[in-house]
Amino acid sequence: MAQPTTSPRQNTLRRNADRNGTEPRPRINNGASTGRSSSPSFNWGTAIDRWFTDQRSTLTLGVLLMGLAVGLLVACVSYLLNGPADQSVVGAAFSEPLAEAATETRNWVGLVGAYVAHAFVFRWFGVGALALPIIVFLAGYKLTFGKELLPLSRTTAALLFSAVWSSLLLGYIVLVTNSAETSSVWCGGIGYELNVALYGLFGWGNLAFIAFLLFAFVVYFFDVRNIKMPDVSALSRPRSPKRPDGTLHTYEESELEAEEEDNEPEPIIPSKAANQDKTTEPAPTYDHTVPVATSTPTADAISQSTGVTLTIKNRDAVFEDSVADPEELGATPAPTFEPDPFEDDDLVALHGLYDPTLDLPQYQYPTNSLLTDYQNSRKASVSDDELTANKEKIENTLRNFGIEIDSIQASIGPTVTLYEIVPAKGVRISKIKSLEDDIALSLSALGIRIIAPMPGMGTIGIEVPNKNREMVSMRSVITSEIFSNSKFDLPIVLGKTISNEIYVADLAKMPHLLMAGATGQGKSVGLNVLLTSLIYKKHPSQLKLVLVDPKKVELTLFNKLERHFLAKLPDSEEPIITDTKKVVNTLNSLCIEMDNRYNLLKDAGCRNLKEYNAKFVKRRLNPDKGHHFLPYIVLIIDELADLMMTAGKEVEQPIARLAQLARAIGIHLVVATQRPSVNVITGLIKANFPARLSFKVTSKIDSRTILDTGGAEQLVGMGDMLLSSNSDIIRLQCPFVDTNEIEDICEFVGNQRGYDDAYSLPEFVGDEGGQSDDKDVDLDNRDPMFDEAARLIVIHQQGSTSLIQRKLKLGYNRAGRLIDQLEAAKIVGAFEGSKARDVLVQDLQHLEEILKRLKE
Ligand SMILES: Nc1ncnc2c1ncn2[C@@H]1O[C@H](COP(=O)(O)OP(=O)(O)OP(=O)(O)O)[C@@H](O)[C@H]1O
Repeated sequence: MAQPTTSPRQNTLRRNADRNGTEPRPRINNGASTGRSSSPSFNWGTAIDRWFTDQRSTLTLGVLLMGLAVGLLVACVSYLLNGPADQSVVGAAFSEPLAEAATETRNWVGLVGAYVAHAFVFRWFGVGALALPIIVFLAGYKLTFGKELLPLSRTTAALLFSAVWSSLLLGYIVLVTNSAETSSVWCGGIGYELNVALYGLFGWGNLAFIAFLLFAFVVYFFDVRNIKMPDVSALSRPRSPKRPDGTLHTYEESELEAEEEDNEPEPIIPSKAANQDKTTEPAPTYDHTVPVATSTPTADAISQSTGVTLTIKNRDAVFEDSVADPEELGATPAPTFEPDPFEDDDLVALHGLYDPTLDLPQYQYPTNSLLTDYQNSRKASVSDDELTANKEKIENTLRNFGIEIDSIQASIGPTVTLYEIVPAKGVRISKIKSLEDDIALSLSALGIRIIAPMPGMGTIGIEVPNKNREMVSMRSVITSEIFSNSKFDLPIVLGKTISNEIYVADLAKMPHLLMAGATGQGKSVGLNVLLTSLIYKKHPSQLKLVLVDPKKVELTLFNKLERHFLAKLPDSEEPIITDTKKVVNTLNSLCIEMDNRYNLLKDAGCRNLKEYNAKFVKRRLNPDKGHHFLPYIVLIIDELADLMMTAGKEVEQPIARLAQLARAIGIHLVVATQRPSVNVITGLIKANFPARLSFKVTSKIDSRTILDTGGAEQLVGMGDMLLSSNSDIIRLQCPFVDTNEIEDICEFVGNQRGYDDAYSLPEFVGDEGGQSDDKDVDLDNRDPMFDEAARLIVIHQQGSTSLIQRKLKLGYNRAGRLIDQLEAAKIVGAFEGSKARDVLVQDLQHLEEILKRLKE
C-alpha cells in the first residue's frame, strides 16, 4: 500500500477554510506578560489554600465542573455528528463577524462548543475525547458531594490512557484505509499524525506497538506480575465440588489434588459425567483462580476460549462450570477470593490516614509545669576579673615555657570556660598539650582539658572549669525551641555545649548509646533526662520502653508508665526487669521481636521501620495478615557490669545481636555502666555502639575503654560529660532532673487512661522450660481451644505461642500448654530457642484430616 506523503487532515481543514475564503490563521504570541506582580503584603498561596478549604468554594467549583463536563460532552458528541459544518465555522472564525459565525454553527453548544470540541476531538483525541468530560465530571462530583463516584485517580489514568490509545488505534486504521478525508475526525490529530510520522519507519510495526501499549497498561494498571496459563488438563478432571467445610477449592488446592489423583483409574470428563448420570450426581463445579494476564481481560473473552463461565473478582478470574450453581450445591464463597481491600487506593479516601495516636485519643503530653523552674537559682557567673586573670595566667604560663601566642579569646559555658588561643607561628602544638598540668597548676583548677587543635577552628582550646557553674535545668532545655521544634524520630536532649547551645540528638540515628561514668557522676540523672526527653515528645502508641534495672532502685519510678510506655514479657508481673534470669529472657524476647519485625518488613517490601509505618499509615498493609503499626522500642539497661558478672555471654550475645541488627526495625539500646572495663564493655559490645557517652571516670584507662581516648577522667562531675559520636568528641553539661520531677511526670502520665496492659513482648522460654516432652502431653485430654489454635497456626504458618495468646486472647500458660499439645500432634515442630517453631502442616485440608483422626 502506498504510504501517504501529505496529511489529508490538513487538506480537509484547508479545504473547509478555503470554502469560506480564508486561511487558518497562525497563532500569534507576542510574549507580552499580563501578570501583575503581587503586593508583598498579600500571600497568594495562603489565599488560594483558604479558598480551597472553604466548603462554599468547593461546592461552587464542583457544580461548575459538572456543568462544564456535561456541556463538553454534548459539544463533543455534536461535533462528531456535525463535524464538517463545525470545522467550517472554526476555520472561518477570524474572518467573519462572530454573530454570523454563531448563526452558522450547528454545534448543540453553539460557537464555543464548536471551538472547544474542535480542539478536543479534531485536533487531539477524536472519539477518545469523550473520556475528558467524564474525568471533569468525576472531579466535580467529588468536590460537590465530598466523596468519589469512582476512584478518581485510577479512573482518570484509565480514561486518559483510553483517549490516547483509541486515538492511536483509530489513527492507524484511518491511515491504512486511506480514509482521512472522511474519517479523521474519529481518531483526532494525535493518533493520526503520530501514525503518519511512524508509519514510514515501522510500517505494520505501528500496530504491534499499539498492542504492546495496551499490554503494558494492563500489566501496570492491574498489577499483573506473571502470566500463569490455566491448567486445561485440570479442567477435564472431576473435582469434589466442596471442601469438607463446604467452601470451594482454590486453584492451588486443585493442583495439589490433581497430583494425588493422578494415580486414580480413569479421569471422567465433566460433560461425559453429566451425560452419564445427570439425574443422580450434581454436575461438578470448577473453581480456579488465575491471574488475569491477557490483553483483553474480559469475562466473555476468557469464557469463550475456555468454555466455562467466568466471573472476575478483584484481579482474579474465577472459572465455574456453567451447569453447576455453587449456591445450589450449598457452597459458601471461599475466603481466598475476597478482594483484598488493602490493594485498593480508596481506603485512605474512605477512612483517612491511619492514626496510631487514636489508640489513646485523650492522651495529654506532660506539661512543662511539671518540671522545676531553676532559672534564678544557679547561673554560670564568671566575672570579667576572673576572665582577665585566667587569660593572663595562661599567657604567662605559656610564656614561661617559651611559647608566644597571637590572641586569646574566652567563651563561657555552663560548666567550663573555653579559652581559645592562636599560637604564634612556629609553635609546636604537642608542646602546648604537654603543659596541661602546668597550666592547671597556675590556674589552681581541677579538670583542665586541652584540645589541640580545636577541630576545624585553627585554634587551641583550653577548658577551665568555672568557679560557679550553671545548673542546666531540664525545664530550660525541654522548653527550648530547638527541642520543641525537633523533628527527630527519637529526640533526646543531652544538655548544653561549651558555647551554651542546647544539644539535641536523635537516638534513632545514633542508633544505640553506651554510657559510662564512675559512681555519683550523673549517670542516673542522665538516664532520667533521656527518658524524660522521649516521654515529652512521644505518644505512648509510638514508643515502648524496656527498662532493665539490676540495681532495683534506679528506675522504679517509671513503674507508673506501665500501661502507657512500658513493654514486658507476657508472663512477667513487674514491668521493670530486675532479675538477671528475666533480663536474659527479655533480651532474647527482643531478638524474637526483631526477627518478627524483619519478617513483617520483608512481607511489606520495606527497608526500615519508617517506611513500614508510613505504608501502614497509608493503609497499604493488611492488619489481617499480621501487619500493625510498629512503635519504637528503647531498651535501657542501667547497670551492665552487674549483668555481665552474673550472666556473661548470655547477655552479651543478645545485646550484640540487637545492636548489630535492630536499628532498621526501630529497637534502640541505651546501656549504662559504672565500670567501663574491658570485661564489661567487651570488644563485641563496643564495636556495635558507635555513640558513647562518658561522665567522669576514675582513670585514663577507663576513659580510653569507653571513648577510645583520654579526657573523661578530667571531667568535673555533676553531669559534666563527653559525647563521642561520629569520631567527634563534644563536651556537654547534662541537664538536671530531680526524682520529684520524674515522679510528677510519671504520675501525670500514669493517671491517664492507658492500654489494658504493658506492651507484650514475644514470649521466650529459657532452656529449662522450653523443651516439651511428648510423653507428658495427653492428647486425649486436649484443650477445648485445640482445634481453633491449630487452624490459627496453619493459616498463619507461624508456630508461635504469642500468636495463640494474642488471637485467641488466652493467658501465657494456657497458650504454652496448647503449643505443647500441637507439637505432640505433630502440627508444629520442636522448640528452637528464639526462633518460632516450624509449622508441619501446610494447608487446612490436611489439618482437618489430622483433627478428624484425633477425634476417632
Ligand atoms: N546534670 C547534673 N546537674 C547537676 N547536678 C547533677 C547532675 N547530674 C548529677 N548531679 C548531681 O550528682 C548526684 C549523683 O548523680 P547520679 O545519681 O546521677 O549519679 P550516678 O552516676 O548515677 O551514681 P550511681 O552510679 O552511684 O548511681 C546527683 O544527686 C546530683 O546532685
